Amino acid sequence: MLRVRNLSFGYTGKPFLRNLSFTIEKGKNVSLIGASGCGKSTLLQSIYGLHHVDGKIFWNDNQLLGPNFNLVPGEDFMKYLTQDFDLMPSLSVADNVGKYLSNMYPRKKQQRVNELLDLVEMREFARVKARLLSGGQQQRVALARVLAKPPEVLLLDEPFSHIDHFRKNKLRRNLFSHLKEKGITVLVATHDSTDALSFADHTLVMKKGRIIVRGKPEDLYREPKNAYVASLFGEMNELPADLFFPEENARHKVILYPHEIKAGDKNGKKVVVKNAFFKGSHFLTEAEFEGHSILFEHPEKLEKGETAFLELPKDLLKSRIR
Ligand SMILES: Nc1ncnc2c1ncn2[C@@H]1O[C@H](COP(=O)(O)OP(=O)(O)OP(=O)(O)O)[C@@H](O)[C@H]1O
Repeated sequence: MLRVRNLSFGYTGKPFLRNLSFTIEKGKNVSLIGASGCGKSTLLQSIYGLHHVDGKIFWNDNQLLGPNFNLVPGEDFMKYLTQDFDLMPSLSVADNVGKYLSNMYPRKKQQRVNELLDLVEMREFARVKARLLSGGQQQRVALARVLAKPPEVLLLDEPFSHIDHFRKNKLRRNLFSHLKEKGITVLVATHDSTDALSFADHTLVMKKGRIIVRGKPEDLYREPKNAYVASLFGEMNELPADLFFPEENARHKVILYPHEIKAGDKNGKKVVVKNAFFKGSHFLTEAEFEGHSILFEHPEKLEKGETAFLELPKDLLKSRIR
């Protein structure tokens, strides 16, 4: 179990990470989401032991003592994959992955390297020098490398940020299944809502150096605490509550995801289309609704200026007032 207690840290005299506490059970996958600059990387670095922090961090019953006590930063049982991959440019892909594996049993080492290269679909590049790889390929090698000697705790900072969509989905499924199977405890900082929604057991939402909400991803998505949380999961509408409930305070907002609004008949709310964006299975459609912009999903392309009628989710509206 990884326990973080009252962790604070600042690059200047003033703390930026403020009083963070959370626990991750062994083998669980926790995602850390939040707007750019909210402190996700700084938190991972702090846990890894790169900063002099206030507060305490424990792995099981052992307190991690950080850079004051460790000449070489980091802990043996923990790996940290940074956003800059940290590969040796002049070494081959295979040598980068096998760098920290023992040379005592060369065949075993070779087997392990191949297994990891298969996992990240980089076997065919085994002999290529790291400096000749694209950003996405380097990121896949870096992922294989942090797994070479399986860590107990893995800290991942935007692990798929350079990898194209086509490959990312399969790689992500394979990687997170592999980590679950091996019982590796994972904390992954991400901008990508799929990482947070589909693979995490638990999600921590950060804003300006604090954890503002935590919970199961499905709960955070279905009952977003505020517009900031909802926006981390994708497009959303934030509409004045008095549009729907005249007795409501005009400062209160209703949060709705575009897919929750359906095209209806003439009894629905009348809107005028401003734009339509093709999304494969539907068009994300932007329209003018009583002086506000509203986003909804529509199966067909509606033209600019066209009138449409929307059916708003009556049962949801009240519960989404914030
Ligand atoms: N080495 C540093 N020295 C001073 N300030 C820093 C340093 N690294 C980060 N910061 C600042 O700390 C804050 C948090 O940065 P951090 O990289 O942790 O955010 P993040 O949530 O990981 O962002 P992103 O999602 O863009 O990677 C930012 O305001 C950033 O400018």
